[in-house]
Amino acid sequence: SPFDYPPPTNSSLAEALQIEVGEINNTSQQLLFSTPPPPGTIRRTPQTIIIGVRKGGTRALLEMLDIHPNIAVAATEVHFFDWDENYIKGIEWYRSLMPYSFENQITIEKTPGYFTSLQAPERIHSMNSSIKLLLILRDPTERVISDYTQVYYNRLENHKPVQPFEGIVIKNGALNTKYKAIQRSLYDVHMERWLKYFNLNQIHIVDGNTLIKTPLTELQKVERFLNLPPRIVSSNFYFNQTKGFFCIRSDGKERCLHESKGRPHPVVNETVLEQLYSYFREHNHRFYQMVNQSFDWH
Ligand SMILES: Nc1ncnc2c1ncn2[C@@H]1O[C@H](COP(=O)(O)OS(=O)(=O)O)[C@@H](OP(=O)(O)O)[C@H]1O
Repeated sequence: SPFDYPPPTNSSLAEALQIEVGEINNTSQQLLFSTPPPPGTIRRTPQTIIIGVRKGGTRALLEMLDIHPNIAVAATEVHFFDWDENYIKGIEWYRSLMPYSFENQITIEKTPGYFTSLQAPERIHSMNSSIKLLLILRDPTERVISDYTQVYYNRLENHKPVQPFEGIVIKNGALNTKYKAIQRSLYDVHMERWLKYFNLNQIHIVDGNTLIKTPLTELQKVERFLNLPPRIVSSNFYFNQTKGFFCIRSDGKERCLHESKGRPHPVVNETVLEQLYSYFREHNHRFYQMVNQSFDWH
């Protein structure tokens, strides 16, 4: 284990890994205490991967796709292709973390870090060069603020000092373009790497903003992309006023995403917002050209 004794708390682990507390499910416990698999099922490597982007709405997309009877989803973020310490464990280790599935089901995992990882495109390509990839994106500036908000709450939970957004994003009066959260929002830079290995028609881009407002529209597009029969319907969603987001109704159960999803963002200084918008503008246009599609980002 890379951690010292005593074992880390979920919140310190979340901070160290820069992920959500809600993303830490105990995979090893699931493996140890799982009920026997339904007859006729096996664990399969995914035929589809949600590669990111971090804070794009990857959890919502995965949970909503899980409504579909022909989809089997991996419970946890696997980080196989982006973390060397996992990648060296080999493909059988990866497969062991996938859910049991029937032959007519598509296995899907989501690890938001893949999109910005230098190695993931090549590694995924070498596993399955004809794989279908899902990429969920949102306005790059909103994504930066969401990324900051996640780290902010992780630090608060760990009693670590926090800085206002503007203090991190602006250094010596200029935009701190080295800030990791800004780097992760350079969609054109990351996409270029994926397009070295995959055809554009293998990558379906989900509009994260639309997924928030009208989830069904985006999910129907994904069903078509994956050649699945249309099974997700409007009654699978209901708007929860308290949460301010759509929640899921499926198999007679209702569930919303973890409280760490859809947290209020800080109010950001207008000038700083404008600086971010104008920094991303050129990158966004380059991205639109690359994917032959445009989005209503600032
Ligand atoms: N239905 C529903 N409920 C709650 N949240 C929703 C939903 N649909 C999309 N989202 C948006 O998902 C954002 C979190 O994105 P990710 O799951 O990709 O984050 S992570 O990278 O896995 O940490 C999260 O970002 P924040 O609003 O910044 O918390 C949400 O805006």
